[in-house]
Amino acid sequence: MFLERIVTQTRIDLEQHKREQPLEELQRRVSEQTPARDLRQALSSRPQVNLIAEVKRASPSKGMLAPHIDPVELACTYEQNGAAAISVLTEPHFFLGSSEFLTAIKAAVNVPVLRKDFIVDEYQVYEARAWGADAILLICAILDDAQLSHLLQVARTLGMHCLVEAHSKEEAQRAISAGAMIIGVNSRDLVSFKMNPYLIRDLRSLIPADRVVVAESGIHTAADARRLARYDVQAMLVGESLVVSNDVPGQMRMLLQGANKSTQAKICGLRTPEHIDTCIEAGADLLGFIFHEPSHRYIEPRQVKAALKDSKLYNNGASEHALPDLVGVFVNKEAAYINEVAEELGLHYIQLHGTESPAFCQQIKRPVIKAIQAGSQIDLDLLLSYRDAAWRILLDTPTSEWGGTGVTHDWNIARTAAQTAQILLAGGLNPENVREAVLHVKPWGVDVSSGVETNKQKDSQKIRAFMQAVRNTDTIQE
Ligand SMILES: O=P(O)(O)OC[C@@H](O)[C@@H](O)c1c[nH]c2ccccc12
Repeated sequence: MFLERIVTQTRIDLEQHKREQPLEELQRRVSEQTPARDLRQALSSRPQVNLIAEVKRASPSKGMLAPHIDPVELACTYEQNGAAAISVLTEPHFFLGSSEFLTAIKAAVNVPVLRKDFIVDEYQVYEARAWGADAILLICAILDDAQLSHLLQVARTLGMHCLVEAHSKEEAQRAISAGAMIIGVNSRDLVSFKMNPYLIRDLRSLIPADRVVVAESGIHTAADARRLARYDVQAMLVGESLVVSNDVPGQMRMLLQGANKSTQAKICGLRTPEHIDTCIEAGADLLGFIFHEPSHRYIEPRQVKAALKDSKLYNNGASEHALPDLVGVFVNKEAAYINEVAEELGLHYIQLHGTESPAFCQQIKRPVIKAIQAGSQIDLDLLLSYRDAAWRILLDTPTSEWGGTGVTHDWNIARTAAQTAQILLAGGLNPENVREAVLHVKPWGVDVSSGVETNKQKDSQKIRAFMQAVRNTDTIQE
């Protein structure tokens, strides 16, 4: 098994390093280093998804990736194009890394440099610092609680932060309990190499707000990056898709834009597997299901399960499409009922479209999208009253009904709101006007229902046209 083999090899190397250079000598070299650069600050000082760009020539899962890259040149390209930190593989046998790469890169860039390796002994922590590393990776899967705490402690005394990597709920809990301030969620299982890009969605809510969260592995497209932005991570760690690219600056721009500059699109009121497939194919980010009986878009919760089961793309794990998140829309229902449906269907977000209070929102065991009616005047106080209780605010056109009327509201008001909160713009959007709406309001996301219908039924062509208009607008928005 790979992980076992690599740890065994690491221990053999470690003994040799210890013989060649006793700890005391290493410690002397450590004392000659300038203070470590602050990785935590580099990842949390800006309210955006930062990029940790990795220098990696090969990997055991993919074999040779870029055996001839010049590590220093690549790291400089990373820094010039907006990387917040550089991760350097130093493991020599399986990843073709080296301590020399790290030391040379550290001397050439001004951002924090992370030693990416299989650290199992405090000697390697001193070694990292002596080489110039500002931070180290600690992998929960190869450390017990005592080792994890001890290595965190040693790193702390040397002024280094640790990226503590988890691949399950249990490991995330262990990282949190050990006091890790930067927690990485690795989509790749280091034992089987199997990818689970959706692990971050499951683990994110377990991690307290004062920790920095890093999504790791398998991040290739703008859609991958846009998806991560929905989980409020502070950074993405990317190796392969950068090192194999023949346009590294372009690839970096695409990922950073995908995460930070593109518009999240929610298609609401879905009822059939065909339309779900259309949405996925067209790159929708959120799928909404209406659990409000008076609506013509009402769907019984158990029908959602069946529709998702019959959707070809939703169940195709190998699909090239980033799967959307599921949103259940409720109007003045009991919290217990909402929580039950959320659990039963595996909904990721709950949209509350009635007169639910902030206190009510807090009873919901999923992040809440709270719909607010955008009147002739923006009620900023109302909006702010949901700041702690709601994950996002959806601004809809005021109606005597409950929404979904196809009528737009004043986008100047929405624009002001979008400067105060992360909003989903809704109300009368359609393939023709969404571009102008996005450019004017600059919302976090857009929501559409009647604008992609014909005779009160979803229309695949309109869904595609809507999504295309949103994505085309993204590319011109810098
Ligand atoms: O190359 P990718 O798929 O973008 O992944 C980068 C990084 O997450 C990956 O290299 C990694 C994550 N955790 C590790 C632990 C050891 C070695 C390598 C890793």
